[in-house]
Amino acid sequence: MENPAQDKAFPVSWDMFHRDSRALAWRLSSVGEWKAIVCITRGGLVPAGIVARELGIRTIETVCIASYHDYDTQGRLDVIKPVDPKVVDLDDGEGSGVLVIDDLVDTGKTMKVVREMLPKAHFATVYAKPVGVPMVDTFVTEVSQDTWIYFPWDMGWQFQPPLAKETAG
Ligand SMILES: O=P(O)(O)OC[C@H]1O[C@H](OP(=O)(O)OP(=O)(O)O)[C@H](O)[C@@H]1O
Ligand SMILES: O=c1[nH]c(=O)c2nc[nH]c2[nH]1
Ligand SMILES: [Mg+2]
Repeated sequence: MENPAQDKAFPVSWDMFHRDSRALAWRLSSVGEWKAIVCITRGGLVPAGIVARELGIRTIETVCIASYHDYDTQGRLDVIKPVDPKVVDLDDGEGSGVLVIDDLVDTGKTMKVVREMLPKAHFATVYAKPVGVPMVDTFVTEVSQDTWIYFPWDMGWQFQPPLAKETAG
């Protein structure tokens, strides 16, 4: 399935994101135990902090990837920083014992690249869209492929004109 226009909006507040990230930690707590978290920056930094706190994990590493250079259009996938070999090699050199966290999976292209680096790791996101679901082991909430998720760190307060003004004339 091609990625369709994402014209539906799923706005997420800080409270919602905290609650959903805690729900992710709760699910993960019955799945396994991990020695380290690898978070996919930048979106994975926030849920990784919350999950690390809940699960008592203190080794936190990053893999730095960017692909949505132009707001909501995916472009070339740049691996800006790979995973530290010390973390890849924690157990068997294939990522066993590692929990990979991101805020969401959309097309799954980002996760696929990290799966190639850490084939035996456990992959978790807070939100997932259907095309990306096969790439993730644990997630909390699925939204449709034509939905854009608006994260609280990308948003700001803005005056909303009253309905009467919008519909007048
Ligand atoms: O499943 P995919 O279609 O690959 O998309 C998901 C990725 O896209 C976003 O990151 P982005 O590249 O925008 O960078 P950011 O985390 O720094 O915002 C998001 O945080 C995921 O990492
Ligand atoms: O803020 C975002 N919301 C999304 O729905 C999305 N999909 C890919 N990358 C994304 N970033
Ligand atoms: Mg990201």
